[in-house]
Amino acid sequence: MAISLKNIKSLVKKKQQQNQIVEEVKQEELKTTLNQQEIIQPFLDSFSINAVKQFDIEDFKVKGTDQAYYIKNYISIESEQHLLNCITKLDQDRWFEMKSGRALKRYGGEVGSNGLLNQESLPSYFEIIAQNLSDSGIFPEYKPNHVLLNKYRPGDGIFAHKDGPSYFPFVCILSLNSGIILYVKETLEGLNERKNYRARFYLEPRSLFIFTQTHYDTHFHGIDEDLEDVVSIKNDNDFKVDNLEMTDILQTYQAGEDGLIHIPRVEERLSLTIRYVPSLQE
Ligand SMILES: O=C(O)CCC(=O)C(=O)O
Ligand SMILES: [Fe+2]
Repeated sequence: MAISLKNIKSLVKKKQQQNQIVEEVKQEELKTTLNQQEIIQPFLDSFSINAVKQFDIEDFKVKGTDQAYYIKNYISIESEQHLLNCITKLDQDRWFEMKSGRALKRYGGEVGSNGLLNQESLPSYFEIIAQNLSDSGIFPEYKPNHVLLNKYRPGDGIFAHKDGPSYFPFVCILSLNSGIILYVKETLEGLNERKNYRARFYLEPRSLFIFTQTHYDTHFHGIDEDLEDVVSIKNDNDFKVDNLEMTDILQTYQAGEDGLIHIPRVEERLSLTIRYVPSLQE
């Protein structure tokens, strides 16, 4: 069939329109990337300057245990603000709402019994933290390759659980924006009773909490769904907090006559659970 000049002209025009659309999409993507970099770069700069380059993890052991470590102010206030900016502005479509009210975003890939599936690299604002954890001597042997971002509104919590066998048994939790108590229990019996804790740790914003060994392999950890955290200044009851002296609680709050401090959960808390998932070949 002969193609008329008119048809050719119309085909050329159509092709030009298509090219123009492709070009516009490319420009839009470039703009998005540039905008993203504008959000990310202040965190990368601030973290590079302020991050501690070398840690002797033994200095941060929580008294009476060799299974938990607490590094207050692992990141600076400035870095925290820039990181929160990345977290709240980027990857909005990744939030996954849990039934308990907690929301989460997952980075690094899906965790399968044989390692990571659909592995993806961490965004640069998490990768720089993973790199620091490895370089500074905090994270043993490996560089973390997986991050779970949890968002807790006041009243949210996380049911007692074990992180399971797919992860290397060494967990770093970076807390942002607000503090909370993470508890450890030996069994799931009487779970809803606010007692029989094996340990309780107050995780302040900007702190890095680490747990490993029996706390990881055998015990359960969780966060009570509550509108406040109760801390005892005495050591002999269910409200004691194992890392109390490593925190600013005593300088910030006044205990009542019963020796208890009630810390209201007012702000949203964000936490990064930073771990390493070994692959099948290892
Ligand atoms: O948010 C936290 O501090 C704990 C999170 C946690 O246990 C987890 O992601 O497995
Ligand atoms: Fe966990």
